[in-house]
Amino acid sequence: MIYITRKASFNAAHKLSRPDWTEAQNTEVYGKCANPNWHGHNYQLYVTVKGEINPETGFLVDLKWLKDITNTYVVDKIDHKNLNLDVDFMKGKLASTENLAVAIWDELVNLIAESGAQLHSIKIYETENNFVEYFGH
Ligand SMILES: Nc1nc2c(c(=O)[nH]1)N=C([C@H](O)[C@H](O)COP(=O)(O)OP(=O)(O)OP(=O)(O)O)CN2
Ligand SMILES: [Zn+2]
Repeated sequence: MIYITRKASFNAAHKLSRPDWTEAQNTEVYGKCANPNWHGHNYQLYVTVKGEINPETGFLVDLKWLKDITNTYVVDKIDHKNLNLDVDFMKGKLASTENLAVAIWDELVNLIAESGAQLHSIKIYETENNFVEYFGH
């Protein structure tokens, strides 16, 4: 079993706020992150795939292919976007890093399985000090 990772970066705006709560409730739970004025992060995304090396190619999967699907199905949809408003796969979800990691997993898992490899983890740094890792359901 071998693991390879594609790193990608994106910039996105969000706020942590439930539409069914009052502003006061949101502020109590989410603090400054519930501020109605949007704020943004320079996110770092790590998509890790696992499987066996193809003895003919020497590849687990082609990293160019991993870059292309990560960009097409994730980065192009969220870079310079508002996670609360603009992103189809985040609709109806609180824009936390946890929910974003699960949503990105759901975007990629079947595509990667079709290649014969398996998605191992989605890791997202929201800030330099805060990151989330998701290993599937
Ligand atoms: N469990 C979670 N908690 C928080 C999330 C989250 O996605 N999941 N997100 C946030 C906010 O988005 C916030 O913008 C994070 O900022 P902050 O806590 O200020 O993080 P920093 O790394 O910038 O703070 P330092 O104090 O400099 O470490 C909050 N919580
Ligand atoms: Zn934030």
